[in-house]
Amino acid sequence: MSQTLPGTIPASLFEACADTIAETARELAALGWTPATSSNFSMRIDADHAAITVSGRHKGRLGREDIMLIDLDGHAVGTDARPSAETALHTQIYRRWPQMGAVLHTHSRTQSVVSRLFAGDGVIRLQGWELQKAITGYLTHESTLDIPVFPNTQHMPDLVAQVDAWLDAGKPLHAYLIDGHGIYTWGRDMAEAQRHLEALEFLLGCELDLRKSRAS
Ligand SMILES: CSCCC(=O)C(=O)COP(=O)(O)O
Ligand SMILES: [Zn+2]
Repeated sequence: MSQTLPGTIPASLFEACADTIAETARELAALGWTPATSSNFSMRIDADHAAITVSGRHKGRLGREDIMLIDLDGHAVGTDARPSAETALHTQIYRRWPQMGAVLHTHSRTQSVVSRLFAGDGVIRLQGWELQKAITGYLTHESTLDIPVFPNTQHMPDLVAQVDAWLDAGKPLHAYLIDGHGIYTWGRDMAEAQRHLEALEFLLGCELDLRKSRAS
């Protein structure tokens, strides 16, 4: 796959983002959170563009050629490659929050199981966990961190609409689960997005363990 860049985007910037995405993806794959070509990752390039994983690639073995440029309408720019099937969920974040610089989506076992357990409630309420403070803006374990669980669908506009409805209701959003599918979270840069993802994986695992121990 060849990637031609608009004159306004330096090759060095695109390559640095592609390398960051590939390195992060390798780390997440090594944790077992991206099985069987699942998951997708992106970084903002500028106000109108992002770099995103090409659809269907194994996320533990990404190189620069597996990352492509899109505009924030989700169209490929300067390449015939097909962007992630879930591109609309990435561009939604970049369009709604100009300060956001990276979006991560993974399919860990914990994320998948917890999403099914809490799908009926539509939300997982996290409270009392010290690690909530790893989420930007959460200063104490006493705060409440709600992670919505949206029904899964192959129709991306429906997922986008569910996220819009949550936000338009004025509810804070740092991450969401999709039932039986996985998690989306983001940050101002890749380091912040990765910190959010790691904290949420831990917190969801704790909720799962609590649920199991209460049931036994
Ligand atoms: C085999 S996983 C099904 C698609 C999916 O949920 C995913 O995260 C990966 O899709 P992509 O098009 O980004 O490779
Ligand atoms: Zn997915």
